[in-house]
Amino acid sequence: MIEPAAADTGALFNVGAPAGAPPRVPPTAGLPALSELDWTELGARLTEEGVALTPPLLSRAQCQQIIATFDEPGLFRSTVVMQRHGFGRGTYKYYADPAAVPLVRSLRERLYPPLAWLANQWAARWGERAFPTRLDELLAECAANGQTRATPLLLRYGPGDYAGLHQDVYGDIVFPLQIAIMLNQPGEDFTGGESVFVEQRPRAQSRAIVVTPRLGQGVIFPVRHRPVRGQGGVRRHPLRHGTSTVRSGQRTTLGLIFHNAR
Ligand SMILES: O=C(O)CCC(=O)C(=O)O
Ligand SMILES: [Fe+2]
Repeated sequence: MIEPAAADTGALFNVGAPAGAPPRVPPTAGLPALSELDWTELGARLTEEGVALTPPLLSRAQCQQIIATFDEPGLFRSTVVMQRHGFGRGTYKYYADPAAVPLVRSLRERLYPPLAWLANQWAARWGERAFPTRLDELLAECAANGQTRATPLLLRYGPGDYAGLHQDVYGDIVFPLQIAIMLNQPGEDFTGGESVFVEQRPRAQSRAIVVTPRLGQGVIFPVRHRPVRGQGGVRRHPLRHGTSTVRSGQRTTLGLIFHNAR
């Protein structure tokens, strides 16, 4: 039995240390929604539900701009055809240098500090390490550990394509939260292709969470575990994510993982 998490929301992820106020995301050219996000509320959603859906972060034109990069081979360090590896069906590509695409760079840099604020509350709760407050500091730490390859990726699915349930770990240094931003409009550009999460619960059956982000919306979710308060303290419930089969059209997603890969 999972204890109702609603009681946690007053003192978000509380383990003694005061939560404090989330860092403010400074106004960012072309990305006004970023500074309007309510991180306390998003954190409460993560605690209660395991994943949190943001308001739209990007316009359709911005989504199209990012989608268009998929066909610029010079921008990517590797292309993965999922069916060749048993990962699912469809193609994803890792940006060689996400800084080469200004929108992707801004999103990753600007979303990191408030996510680190959330992650550090989890860390305090678990008695684990805290993460730096800035992305460049995290990336320097990754580099010192041999994790130098960029992890932001574009995923493209057509009819019949899907992504198997997985976790994006990539090395010893794992920043615990990630965000996937939907670049197409469900129901218009494609059908099917829901975002699926499965939470493994000790001594209980697994729970599925299904989310249908609209164009420009992001889904924030844990890379490896969801913290759940139970009897005897906080437990980690492993969480995996994937994409259900796309029935028609084309679905493209921008995945932002904050640690780099070995
Ligand atoms: O296409 C999706 O929604 C899955 C994205 C994903 O696996 C990721 O962002 O790591
Ligand atoms: Fe993933």
